Amino acid sequence: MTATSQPAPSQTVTPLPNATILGYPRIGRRRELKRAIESFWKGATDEAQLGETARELRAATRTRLVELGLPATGGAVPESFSFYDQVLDATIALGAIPHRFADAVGSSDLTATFALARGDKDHQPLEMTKWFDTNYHYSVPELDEQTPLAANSAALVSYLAEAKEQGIESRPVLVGPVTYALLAKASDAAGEGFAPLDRLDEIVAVYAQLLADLAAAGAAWVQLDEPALVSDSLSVPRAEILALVERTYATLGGASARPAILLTAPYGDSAAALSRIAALPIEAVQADLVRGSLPESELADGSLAAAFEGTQFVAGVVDGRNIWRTNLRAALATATRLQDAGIATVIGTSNSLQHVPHDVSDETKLDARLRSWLAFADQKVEQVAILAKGLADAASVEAELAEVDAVLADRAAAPGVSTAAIRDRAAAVTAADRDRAPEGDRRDAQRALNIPELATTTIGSFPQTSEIRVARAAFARGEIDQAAYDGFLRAEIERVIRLQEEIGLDVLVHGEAERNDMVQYFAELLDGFAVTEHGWVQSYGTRATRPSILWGDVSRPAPMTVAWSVYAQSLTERPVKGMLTGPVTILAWSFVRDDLPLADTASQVALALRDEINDLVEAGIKIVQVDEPALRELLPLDADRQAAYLDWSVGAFRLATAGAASEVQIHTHLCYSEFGEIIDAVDGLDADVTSIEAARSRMDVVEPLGDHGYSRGIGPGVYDIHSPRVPSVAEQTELIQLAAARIPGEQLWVNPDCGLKTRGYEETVASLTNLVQAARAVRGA
Ligand code: MET
Ligand SMILES: [Zn+2]
Repeated sequence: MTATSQPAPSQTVTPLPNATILGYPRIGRRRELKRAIESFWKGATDEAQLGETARELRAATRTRLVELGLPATGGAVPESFSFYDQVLDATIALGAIPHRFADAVGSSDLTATFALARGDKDHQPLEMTKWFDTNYHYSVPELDEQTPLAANSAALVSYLAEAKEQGIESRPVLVGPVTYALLAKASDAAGEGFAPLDRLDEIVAVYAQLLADLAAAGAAWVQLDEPALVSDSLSVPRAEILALVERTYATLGGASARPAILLTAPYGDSAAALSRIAALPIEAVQADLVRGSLPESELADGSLAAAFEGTQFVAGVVDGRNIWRTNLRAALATATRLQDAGIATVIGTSNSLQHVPHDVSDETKLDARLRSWLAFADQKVEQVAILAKGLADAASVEAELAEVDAVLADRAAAPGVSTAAIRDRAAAVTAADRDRAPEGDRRDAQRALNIPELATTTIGSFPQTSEIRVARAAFARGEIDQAAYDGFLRAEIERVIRLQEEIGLDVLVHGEAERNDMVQYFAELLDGFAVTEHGWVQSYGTRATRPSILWGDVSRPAPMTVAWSVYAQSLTERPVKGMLTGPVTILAWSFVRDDLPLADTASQVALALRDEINDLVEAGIKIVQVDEPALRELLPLDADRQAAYLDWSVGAFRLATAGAASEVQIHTHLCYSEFGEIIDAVDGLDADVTSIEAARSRMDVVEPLGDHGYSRGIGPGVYDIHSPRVPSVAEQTELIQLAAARIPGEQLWVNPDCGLKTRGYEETVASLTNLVQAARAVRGA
């Protein structure tokens, strides 16, 4: 041990075994936790029953992880269970219950968790937002000067005790204090100028208490996740975040009674900070070596090894964000290089496996060859175990390495993975293919559409009723045939068209009843994608999505949406928007290939969409909307990588849409309101009309757009679709007026924040009726 790296004073450090993962899916192989929680919410089961199901899930996870090859002792098995969200769990562990919830949290951690997560008629729930550059959403902590802070280690301690009973020494996991404080927002009760970071020292003191409780309960290790270390998108510059981490872990490391600390930096590149993190007085540091890199020169000159003296390095070489089998030979080479440099190396994952489904062997309907290329969470754990064995004795895993070599070679050569015609077409794309006619020419050409000022429209989907879900399920099970299902969908489209006409909307939609999901629908119709049966990944709370697997070159064997749009247009004189999901969003919400740059895949998807738009237009559709709600989500955390991303993502959208002649009106839809960072990109999309979420932020988006001199159509949402609440005419009128103060009437559109698929019909009709009246009121004024 060097002077800077000291063991926890009260105990000797047991080194972390040489294989670990950062976390594991907690929803259950068959989404058992979702069902258990939802039945508890309905009152069909009680807290004890839910607690029992959760306990069984945790036990099964630990057993499974040991079966798959993680050592049972020494803290290799993480305790990453959560009833709802890990950031919310930290809020509970810190006792940081906002005052506004004081009368709502009930008597247990569980009731408090659900009260904060879901709210009730008198309490708005905690805000939810995306976790770093993932599609996982966490509950945003709310802090002010008065928010209580007091250690509550009950859950952490009880999970540890459960594990012990199974004969497993597990490792409690917590979001780290710096990341917690940076992800928190100031509550409405906070004084002017308050920032949650102002309370970091108090937060750190509570963490010190939590660590003391864990040490007393016999924890050998604790994992503190600090992904803030890799992000340039937080309120504080990265250099300052590093300084905060140093200060924080100097304190925690110096605490008198604590478990050994594993500090993790998942989701991005911590190379530039690694030596400084490694020199902290803690016992292990993790880096994401899939998204991130190693500081090569420091590795070469020995300074990295010096910084790691007395500290273990968890090398995150197995990708926790994707579903491909790891190139074991390459991963082992990286880990071996570290070990040979004298660094005590542990094999780990790049991040928690919460972002991948449980087990490939459940996918019995998937093409066997494709399946052989895949690794879900369970397979990733096995890979970690193999690599750990290889790190001790490379020859002992040669057979496993050779098997993966063969699998990768098979994948590279398989039909569909690389298709010459698709590659040639993408290679022949020129800059001109991404450019439409000048905006003024388009505006003139589109006058023929006769769209009024303050035109009213919706974002695309109408309520997905239980009838729609029942019909879809019956069709999937073969209980009704294609003709019957199509007939059902046509009737649904007709109903939605008539309804919009009655409400008085100007530009109509077909309602998207045929779509189970805005990405999967296209993935099922495009070549190059596969869909899974059980590949659920938690998106937030009890909600999960089933990302499609993009495995090969993408092309469009046949039109995907034309028949539905044409049918809808045939029913009405008013324009009906064709409705597509954009290339970036299709990639963001799928598992993408790791053998082709994302930019190239995006071009392939864009070309398929370009052909679809062409077919829509030929069939008489005059307005096409290409949704890109994930444009902001994929923005790299690393500032150095952002320009390149914006370049290819905007380029893909333009490639998809620029084949449309001037008289075709291209719309896009974005649903987030913090878009200051990407406003140039939004402008660069060059869409004729952009609808954007704005109601919850009370039109915050309008100001930057006004300042930016944005000159095309813009529809800031005036109806927050996230709850059943019906916004009044007055309320929507006020929002339209707020926008109209900054944006000329001929540019302004009136629409909801997002699609209506999660809403019921009653509130939808009332809200849209008010929306149309509000637009008329402002037009008349
Ligand atoms: C998440 S954005 C959703 C856009 C889609 N057109 C819908 O209305 O549902
Ligand atoms: Zn949306």
